[in-house]
Amino acid sequence: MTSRQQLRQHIRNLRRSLSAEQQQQASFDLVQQLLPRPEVQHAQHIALYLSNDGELDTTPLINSLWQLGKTLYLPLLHPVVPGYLVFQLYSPDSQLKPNQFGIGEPELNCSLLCPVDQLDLIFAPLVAFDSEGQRLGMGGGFYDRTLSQLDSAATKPKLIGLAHDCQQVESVPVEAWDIPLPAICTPTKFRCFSEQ
Ligand SMILES: Nc1nc2c(c(=O)[nH]1)N(C=O)[C@@H](CNc1ccc(C(=O)N[C@@H](CCC(=O)O)C(=O)O)cc1)CN2
Ligand SMILES: Nc1ncnc2c1ncn2[C@@H]1O[C@H](COP(=O)(O)OP(=O)(O)OP(=O)(O)O)[C@@H](O)[C@H]1O
Repeated sequence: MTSRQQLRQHIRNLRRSLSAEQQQQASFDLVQQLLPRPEVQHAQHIALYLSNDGELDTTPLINSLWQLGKTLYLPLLHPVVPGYLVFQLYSPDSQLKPNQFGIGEPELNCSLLCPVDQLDLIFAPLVAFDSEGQRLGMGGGFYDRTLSQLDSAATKPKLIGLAHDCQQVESVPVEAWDIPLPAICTPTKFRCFSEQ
């Protein structure tokens, strides 16, 4: 096993071992951290994800953002190009079905897709992060590939990684394709790593 795989397994075990109470507290604290942020207040079209594998539960965040009138999108594994994601409208009445990883997805409807460069904000899942905003994901490269399509000079979408505090590590072993996150929010702290 490489050090990336070992780190991934270790942190996945840590977050899966959080109790239901810890998970619930974390998911509410996250909303308190995020809602006052200008990046969130000013965004209308926001992509996020349905939590899986001990990830910080995004349900309270989703409900708060809907209440604020935000338009939300979920990632779908790209139907044609393997390894990439597309983002489709997510509303309270969306019908979901599990994808190949068992994560709920709306059924593909091309008229409801939002091109990634039209999103104002993407909340990205991650397994481990470090004090420089380097990110290790589940190992599919889905977010790295999808975000690599963006023009680095573009002002949107803004990116914010979401994680439990226990997912912070000393240093993530970086690969050439890894895209660092300019900001990461945990239940206790909003961390900015670069201007965006
Ligand atoms: N909640 C959530 N949704 C997401 C992601 C994520 O990290 N979190 N993704 C972020 O990119 C994409 C899915 N990536 C994933 C990659 C691997 C596994 C996974 O469970 N892998 C299994 C092996 C599965 C297999 O071999 O078929 C494992 O490692 O146990 C899950 C999601 C899109 N949606
Ligand atoms: N921009 C890219 N273009 C082509 N291949 C890529 C790109 N980014 C990542 N990959 C490939 O995807 C595989 C998985 O990458 P990596 O381990 O960094 O995923 P990850 O960041 O953990 O996952 P994810 O982004 O889905 O959360 C690697 O084999 C890598 O070669």
